[in-house]
Amino acid sequence: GHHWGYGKEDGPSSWYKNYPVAEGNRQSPIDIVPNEASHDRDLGPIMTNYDHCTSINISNNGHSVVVEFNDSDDRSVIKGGPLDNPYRLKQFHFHWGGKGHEGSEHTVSGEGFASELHLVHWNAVKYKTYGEASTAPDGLAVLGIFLETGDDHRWLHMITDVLYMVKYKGSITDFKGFNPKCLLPSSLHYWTYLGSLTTPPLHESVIWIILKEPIEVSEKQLGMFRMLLFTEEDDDQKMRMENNFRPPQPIKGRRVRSSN
Ligand SMILES: CCN[C@H]1CN(CCOC)S(=O)(=O)c2sc(S(N)(=O)=O)cc21
Ligand SMILES: [Zn+2]
Repeated sequence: GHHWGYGKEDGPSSWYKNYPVAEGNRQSPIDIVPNEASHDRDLGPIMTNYDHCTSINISNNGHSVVVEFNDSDDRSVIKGGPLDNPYRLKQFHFHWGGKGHEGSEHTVSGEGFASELHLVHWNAVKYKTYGEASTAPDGLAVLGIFLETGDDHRWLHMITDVLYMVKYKGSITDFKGFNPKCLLPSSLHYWTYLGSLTTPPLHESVIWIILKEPIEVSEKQLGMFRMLLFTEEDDDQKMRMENNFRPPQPIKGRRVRSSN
C-alpha cells in the first residue's frame, strides 16, 4: 500500500491524496459536544464479555502498539447498545501525544485527553472475514476509552512492562492471557455515532462507542509508550512514536447519541 504516517509530509492533512475517502461524509474522529448529543431512551447498555478472551501477541506496526486476539469464535464479544449483532474482538491499540500535550483522537467539547485506547471488533454474524467486515458500513465496532494522567494504572503495567520487546516497527512478541476487561472504567455510559477508521484506509465501516469515563494512567506509564519507535531496527533514523493521532473531522450533519 501507500506509505503514510503522522509527520509533516505524510501526516493526516496529506492522507486524502492516496485515500480520497478522507474527505468523506462519515470520517473519524470527531469532537463530541455532550449537550448536543441526543439522549436515546431505546439505546440500551453495552455488554462486553472478554472473560474467555485469548490474546495472542503484541506488536509494533509502525503506527501504534497492537494486541491481537484469536477471533475464530465468539469467545470475546461486545454487544447491545447500538449493535444489532455481537461483534468479535480482533485487536486493541492506542493513540497518544508527546510530552505533556494531548494525544486522544476524539475530543469532548474541544478538550483532548492524553491518550485513547481502541478495542476493535467485527461483525462475524453478517460477514465471513475481518477484511470483508472492515469495508462494510456496519462491519466494525470500535470501543474507545480515554486515558488521562493521574495515578498508576495497576493493570496497564502488564502492557507497558513489555513495550521494550516491541520497540521497533515490525517487532512482535507473545502476549497470551491478557483480559482487556481490566482496562475498562467503572461506568459503561457512552456516546455513539457512525464513523470510520481513523487511519488509512479510512474505511467508513465503524460504529463508534466512546466511553464517557476516562481511565487514569500515570505520566510514567504514558512515557513508556513514547519510547516506542515508528522506525525499524536497522533504520538509522530513530523516530520516537508519539502524536500518532488524527485530529477531529467534520461532523457533516451526523447525530451523536448518548446512552444516558
Ligand atoms: C495502522 C492501520 N490501522 C488500521 C488497520 N485495520 C484496517 C484494515 O484492516 C483490514 S484495523 O481494522 O485493524 C484498524 S482499526 C483502526 S482505528 N484507529 O480506527 O480504531 C485503524 C485500523
Ligand atoms: Zn485507533
